[in-house]
Amino acid sequence: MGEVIHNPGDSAGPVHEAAAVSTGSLPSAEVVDDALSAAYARFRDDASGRVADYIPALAEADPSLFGLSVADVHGSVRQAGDASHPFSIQSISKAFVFALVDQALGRESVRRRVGVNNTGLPFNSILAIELNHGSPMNPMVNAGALATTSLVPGADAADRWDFVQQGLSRFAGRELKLDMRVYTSEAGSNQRNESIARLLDSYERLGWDPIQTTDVYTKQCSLSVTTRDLAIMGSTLAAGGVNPLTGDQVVDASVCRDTLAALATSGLYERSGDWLYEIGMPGKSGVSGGILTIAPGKGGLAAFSPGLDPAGNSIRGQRATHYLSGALGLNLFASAPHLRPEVGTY
Ligand SMILES: NC(=O)CC[C@H](N)C(=O)O
Repeated sequence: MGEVIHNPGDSAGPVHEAAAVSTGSLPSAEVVDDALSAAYARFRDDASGRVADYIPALAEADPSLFGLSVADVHGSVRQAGDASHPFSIQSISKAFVFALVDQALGRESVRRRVGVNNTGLPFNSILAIELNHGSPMNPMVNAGALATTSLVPGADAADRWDFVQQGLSRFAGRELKLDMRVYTSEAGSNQRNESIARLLDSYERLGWDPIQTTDVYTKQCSLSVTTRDLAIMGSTLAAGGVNPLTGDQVVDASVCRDTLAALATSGLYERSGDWLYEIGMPGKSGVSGGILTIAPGKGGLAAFSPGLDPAGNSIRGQRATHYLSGALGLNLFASAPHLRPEVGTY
């Protein structure tokens, strides 16, 4: 399936035209494999960007690592490169904690307390809170993620952490473990997140103690995943909350809809508009170099490469996802196949 089209100026070979644009599923495993191999080959030597250095453990990351995984809503997972290399999930956890809290508290309550609009400012901005009179604005920046984590149900810190760890593990279909090295490193250099939490608390925007909230948030960011895990977590959101490997209904379909909408507005921080314009799907990045993208009803795409742009998004991850979005015909706004996105803008 899929007519092979040569993209003008495409030095790395053909791009498969969007065979699946009008259908409800990803293209065949063979087409996905070809697209993954082509994306991997095209960007294998592109170690652009800088690794995050404000968290000491992340500064040691190897910028040559590059992994890609695609999981469909039926449990098929295809991959290329370092797809089994573990890394800390970082901000990608925000999407899933938001989903769990949205499920537990209800969409209007979370929307009122956290918000769903972009700040236009960096993910760890304190100015954004002040400019918005204490509103954390959206669940995908640190302020909104801290506010969301402060709403996690539980009698004490252990209960709340258990809720988060078990919930994210259900999305992945296996038990996700804490990377203690990353957790200890971030917990020891966490003044900014603690300040954000205290500032939100001063505006009565937190549902729990600011320092304990920051600790659970830091743990959620330190869960160890691979691109394979992320792709499955994404495919669970794509499949209306049912994990395609385990059959577990982790959250309701309406919660997935809410989560994908929040990702579309803010998943790549102040670059979310550029992302949606180019890739045309909701996505979420993290400073360890992961990017997860969701094709609603179809599946999840995950990329990992530690070199970041100034907003904290993996550069090679964005480029590879852009390529895959075009090659697999996943842009939600490209209703006509000939509107295949140009490859190479990123
Ligand atoms: N953008 C990110 O991935 C940031 C997550 C990181 N744990 C932080 O709070 O700074």
